[in-house]
Amino acid sequence: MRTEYSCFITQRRVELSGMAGSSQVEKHFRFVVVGGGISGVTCAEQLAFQFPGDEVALLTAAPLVKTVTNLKQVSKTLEEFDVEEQPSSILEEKYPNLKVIHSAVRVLRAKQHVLQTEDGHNFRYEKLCVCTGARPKLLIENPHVLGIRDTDSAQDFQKKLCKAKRIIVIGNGGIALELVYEVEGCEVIWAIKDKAIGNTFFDAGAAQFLIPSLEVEKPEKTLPCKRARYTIERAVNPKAGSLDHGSALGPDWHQGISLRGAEEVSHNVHVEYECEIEAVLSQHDFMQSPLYTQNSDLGTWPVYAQLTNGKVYGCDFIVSATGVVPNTEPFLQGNNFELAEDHGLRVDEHMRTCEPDVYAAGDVCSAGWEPSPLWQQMRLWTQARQMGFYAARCIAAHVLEEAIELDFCFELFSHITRFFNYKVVLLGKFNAQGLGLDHKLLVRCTKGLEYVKVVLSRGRMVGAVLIGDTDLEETFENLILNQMDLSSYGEELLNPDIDIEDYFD
Ligand SMILES: Cc1cc2nc3c(=O)[nH]c(=O)nc-3n(C[C@H](O)[C@H](O)[C@H](O)COP(=O)(O)OP(=O)(O)OC[C@H]3O[C@@H](n4cnc5c(N)ncnc54)[C@H](O)[C@@H]3O)c2cc1C
Ligand SMILES: NC(=O)C1=CN([C@@H]2O[C@H](COP(=O)(O)OP(=O)(O)OC[C@H]3O[C@@H](n4cnc5c(N)ncnc54)[C@H](OP(=O)(O)O)[C@@H]3O)[C@@H](O)[C@H]2O)C=CC1
Repeated sequence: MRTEYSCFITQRRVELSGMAGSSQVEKHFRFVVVGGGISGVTCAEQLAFQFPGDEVALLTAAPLVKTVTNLKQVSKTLEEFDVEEQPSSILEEKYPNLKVIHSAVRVLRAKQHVLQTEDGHNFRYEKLCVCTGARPKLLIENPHVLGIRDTDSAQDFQKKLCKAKRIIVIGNGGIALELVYEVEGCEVIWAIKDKAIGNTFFDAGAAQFLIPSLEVEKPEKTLPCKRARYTIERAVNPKAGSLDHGSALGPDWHQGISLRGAEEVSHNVHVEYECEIEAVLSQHDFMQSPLYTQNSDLGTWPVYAQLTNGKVYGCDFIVSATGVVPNTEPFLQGNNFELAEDHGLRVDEHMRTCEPDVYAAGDVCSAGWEPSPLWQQMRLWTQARQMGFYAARCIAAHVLEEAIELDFCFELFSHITRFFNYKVVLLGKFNAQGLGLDHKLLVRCTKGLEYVKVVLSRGRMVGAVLIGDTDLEETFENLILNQMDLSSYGEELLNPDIDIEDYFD
């Protein structure tokens, strides 16, 4: 480690052109990380660990920080971990050189290597990592349309749900899949653009396997949920972060809260396929519109949604589970960041943005490197942790003038989660993404038990979807990573009478 950067925090008066209240106390940290979610905390922890003689600042708008615990490597690339929302003091006790500052960043002057927070402090850094996550991409700004992102929005949702008789869920990804299954005691109209449910994770076959779960009573929870719950009360400093700045929820977020509506029913989900929202109307506007004369029998609801298939539904409120948009806002103005198509800060294979000494990780960034043929970015908890960790390693390598190669975790996409009470493992090009017609699918399905899909390209396995307790993840991961020619096995590959694990050992 070079010594000329030994630990220092200086306080002095500086003039920063263009910053409000230009004469401010400046604090100097060698490393600054912005964002107290999984990516930011992982990055800050790793930097604090690697540079014990230097001060690391973690600036965050949220009152609590998220830490990863019980990290378990399930296989070479699959990992599971618990996440705890904790007061920052726990992090500071663990890493005495890590200082958590609860204030949102308002301005960045990348050329000057200076940040300004909402409470008027300026921070000078040598290396900065932006980990500000993303926010819900709401269909429309409307008091009756909710997004779910953090503990505050989840709490707001829960408060409204307990009085609701009918809600409309828009979107066909992770949040929608979780909600339609978890919500009870309330009718759910689920409006999706596609022909099948769960388009971001599944194909039509897997959707068909899953859909009967919506038609039966929800089973009692079979798995004790060991993951940490999200704290609802505001700890530490309630004024520290504005409410729209919380960290994203993640696995099992719904386990700690009751998702029950006002009615005495289990599931009551009606799916409207291949449609979008045409218009959202308040009760008053609906009554005044020509739609009312055609739909006067709909009853009285706080809000009405007109779908593109011509149907109109009244409901208590609408959930817009329509993806996320990266939180790049305070960093763009006056700087030269390059944004990707999805509006994320584009980073290279060393997690560097195009502003010098500014790195980014997690939901806020978009991988700008040529990806491995078996990996794609998805805004997921695991990738946030991996990127935060790797960004810290890159920062360290650059400071120490060492070489660093792209981390192995970016070789193969892998994700473990649960949908509809089934374990779900996704590997590689699980939906044949980008393969065009150049692929073949093998499927094995036992109703109510398991769904196994393998994607083969030129005889090699390039992706898999495993739903249920298939126990195949490790073997398939190996087959995907070693790219063995499997042409000669044909459909035998999924023959349930062959112990495939033994076979390829
Ligand atoms: C309901 C829900 C369920 C999910 N379920 C899963 C799941 O089951 N599995 C999975 O893999 N992923 C899941 N995800 C996705 C996962 O939670 C995210 O991909 C991950 O948490 C992103 O982490 P992050 O650190 O990049 O961002 P975040 O967790 O969003 O953290 C961003 C941080 O930046 C701070 N911040 C923002 N702006 C500023 C600013 N200007 N100044 C200072 N600080 C700022 C925020 O306060 C926050 O602390 C889910 C997401 C949601 C919303
Ligand atoms: N268990 C897990 O792994 C979970 C992961 N998450 C993650 O959290 C993040 C947020 O989740 P979520 O909001 O569900 O995002 P997702 O990206 O998972 O899904 C968004 C969905 O909304 C659809 N959509 C987008 N715009 C519109 C529109 N205007 N009208 C109708 N539908 C639209 C998308 O369709 P299209 O793709 O065609 O644009 C897609 O089906 C994601 O990164 C997700 O991966 C969330 C919950 C659980």
